[in-house]
Amino acid sequence: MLKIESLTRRYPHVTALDGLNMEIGHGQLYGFVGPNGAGKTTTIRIISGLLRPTSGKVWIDGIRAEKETRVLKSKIGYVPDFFGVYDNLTVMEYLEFYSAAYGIDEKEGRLRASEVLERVQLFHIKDRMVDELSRGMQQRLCLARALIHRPQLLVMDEPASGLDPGARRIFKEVLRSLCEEGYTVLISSHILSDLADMCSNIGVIHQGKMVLEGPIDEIMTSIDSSNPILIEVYQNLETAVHLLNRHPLVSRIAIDKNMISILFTGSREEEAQLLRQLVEQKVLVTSFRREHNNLESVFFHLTDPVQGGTTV
Ligand SMILES: Nc1ncnc2c1ncn2[C@@H]1O[C@H](COP(=O)(O)OP(=O)(O)OP(=O)(O)O)[C@@H](O)[C@H]1O
Repeated sequence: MLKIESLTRRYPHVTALDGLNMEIGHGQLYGFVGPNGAGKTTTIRIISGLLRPTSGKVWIDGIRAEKETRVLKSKIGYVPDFFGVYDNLTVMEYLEFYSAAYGIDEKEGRLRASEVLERVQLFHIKDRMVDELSRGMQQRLCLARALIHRPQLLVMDEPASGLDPGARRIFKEVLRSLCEEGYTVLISSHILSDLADMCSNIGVIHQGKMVLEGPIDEIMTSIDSSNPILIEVYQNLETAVHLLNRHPLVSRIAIDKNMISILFTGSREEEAQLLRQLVEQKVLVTSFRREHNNLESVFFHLTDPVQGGTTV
């Protein structure tokens, strides 16, 4: 759906993007994370056609975005981090105004406004004044506005900032259901925990470069695979230790009472086979689990100021 190749954006005294690569597949909820000043907004503004890159290529659904900005705008829904206040407009009027701005006729505009309000769970407040809405509702209205012309890619710059936990939960629900319907969503934040539990994929940007990108599950697994496996044994500890000592994929063993900690370099399948071997040798295992890394700690490691990063 979106492909970025060697994207660069230079300002007189700063290189905001320094050869950024990025790839987002259809239907992904892609979390774009990085510390302040990493280049997220610059990337989003280029994707949305609001800023020209110094060099590099951006494809959206096979179209060169920097060259065909009109087509690009029909494919993208942009949700900025700031929501302007509109006096004297109801929620419905506000959306009708935006649909007219996209050249959609009045009758169709009303239909679409109702449709997008249903999607963001705001239809029940369609007659309320826009400037009276809570921040969470305004944010979802902003999302509804970005959906009015039926774009394929939604691009959001820090949309969850300033929302309370309840509003955040509804916002996440709405985003998940949009992805289930086939929308592709790019959402940026400098708070990883905002995104970790809802995104299918993640990209970490640091100093204008992508430093980590992939499906969130795979990233977690690859991070975890260097962690020890903890095996709690109820009976036949000696048999277990004997088997583990001879196992070619076990590189270190530590024992504390009935808990064995091993460094294991195999795949997930080999991990499962190891458990089966223990059970077949009549070792009674009460727990078998890999220690997990917190995604947040990985983010801090990748963008650590001590290792040359910027301040988070
Ligand atoms: N118009 C501009 N002129 C000069 N430098 C700019 C301009 N816009 C952005 N920058 C610089 O480019 C770099 C990237 O900024 P950008 O706003 O893209 O980062 P960000 O990741 O969105 O940060 P934040 O999380 O704080 O919003 C920063 O060093 C910023 O100061």
